[in-house]
Amino acid sequence: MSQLTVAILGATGEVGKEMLNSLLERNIPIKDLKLFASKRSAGQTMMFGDKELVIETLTTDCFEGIDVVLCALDDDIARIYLPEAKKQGCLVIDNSSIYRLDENVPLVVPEVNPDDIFNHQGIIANPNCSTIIALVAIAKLHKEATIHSMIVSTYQAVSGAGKQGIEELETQVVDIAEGKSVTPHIFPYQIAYNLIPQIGGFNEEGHSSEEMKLQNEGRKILHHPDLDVTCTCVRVPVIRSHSEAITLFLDKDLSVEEARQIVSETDGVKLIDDLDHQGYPMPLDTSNQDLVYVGRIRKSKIGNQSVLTLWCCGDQVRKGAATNAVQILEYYIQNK
Ligand SMILES: NC(=O)C1=CN([C@@H]2O[C@H](COP(=O)(O)OP(=O)(O)OC[C@H]3O[C@@H](n4cnc5c(N)ncnc54)[C@H](OP(=O)(O)O)[C@@H]3O)[C@@H](O)[C@H]2O)C=CC1
Ligand SMILES: N[C@@H](CC(=O)OP(=O)(O)O)C(=O)O
Repeated sequence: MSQLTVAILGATGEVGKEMLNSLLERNIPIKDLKLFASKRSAGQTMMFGDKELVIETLTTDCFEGIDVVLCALDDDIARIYLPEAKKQGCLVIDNSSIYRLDENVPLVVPEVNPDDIFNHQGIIANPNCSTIIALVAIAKLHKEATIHSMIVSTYQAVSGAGKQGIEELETQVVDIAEGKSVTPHIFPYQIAYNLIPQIGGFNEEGHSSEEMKLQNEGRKILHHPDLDVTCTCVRVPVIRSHSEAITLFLDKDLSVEEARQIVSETDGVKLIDDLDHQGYPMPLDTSNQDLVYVGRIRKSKIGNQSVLTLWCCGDQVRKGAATNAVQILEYYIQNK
C-alpha cells in the first residue's frame, strides 16, 4: 500500500471537508482521491492542494479499485454503503456511530489505543467527538493514576450537528436581529442566545444517547469495562469546538502540580492554565486545529474522596472526527 486510492464519502459535509485538509497536512501517500456526496452535490468541485476534484454521486458501485474509504456520512446513509465497501475489500474508517460498539470493529483514538487498529476485519470506527476530546485530555492521567469514574458536562458546538447546524444558528441570529420569529428545524428549540440540554434521544433512565457514548465508547477504547461515567451533554450557540468540564475519581491522589505536569506531557494536548492572567482554553481559540486544550485543573473533596477537575476544549470536526480518522490511516500505513 505505498500509494493509495482513497475515497471520502460525504466530502461536502463539515467532517468531509476537513478530511481533505487533514490528508494534505499529514502527507498521506495518495495516488488518487475520489470525493462522493449526494446527487445534490454531483458535478461541484473541491480543491485538494492545487488539484480541482469533481464530486461524484455516491452509489454502491463506487468502490472498485479503492483502497481506503473515509466515511463522513450520517448513520442511516452509512448503513447503506459501508457493507458494500467492506465486501469489495476496501479498508473503511468510519465516522458514523453504527459500528462503534461492534466487537469485531476496533474503536480507536490513536493517542490512546493505536494498536487496536490491527484487529480490524475491514472496518475501523472513529469514536464520538466528545469522547475523543475527553480521552485525549485524560489519557496520560489515566496511565499515571487509574480513573475509576468521571462526572462530565459537555458544551457542544452547533457544527456537531453538521453544516445544517451552523446554518441554523447563523440564520436565527440574523432573523432575531431583524425582529423576525425563529422556527427551529435541526435543534429542538431556538439555539441562538440559548442552551439546549439534549443531544440525541433519551433512554428509559433519562440519559441522552450522546451522554451514554462517553461511558460505552470510553470503556472499549481504554479497555476498562468498569469505568463509570455520568455525563450531561448540552448544545451551546458556539460554531466550532466542543468544551467539557471533567471531574475524575482517581485511584491515586495527585497534586494539582503533578496533574498539570502530566497533562502538559500528554500527546496531542496543550496546557493553558494560568489563572493569574485569566489563561484557560476557550472554543474561539481552539478551533481549526488538532490540539485538545486543557486548563482550570483543580482539586476538591467529595465525601472522603479527593477528585480532580479539568476543563478542556477541542475542535470536534478536526481532532474529534476528520483528523482522528486520518491519524488512524497514518498509523496503519506506518506500522502495518
Ligand atoms: N460534525 C461533527 O462535529 C462530527 C460529526 N461526526 C459524524 O460524521 C458524520 C458526518 O457528519 P457531518 O460532516 O457533520 O455532516 P454534514 O451534514 O455536514 O454532511 C453530511 C454529508 O453527507 C452527505 N450525504 C447526505 N445524504 C447523502 C446521500 N443520500 N448520499 C450520499 N451522501 C450523502 C452530504 O452530501 P451533500 O452535501 O450532497 O448533501 C454531506 O457530504 C456523521 O456520522 C456524524 O455523526 C462525528 C464527529 C463529529
Ligand atoms: N453528536 C455530536 C456529533 C456527532 O456527530 O457525534 P456522533 O458521531 O457520535 O453521532 C454533536 O452533535 O455534537
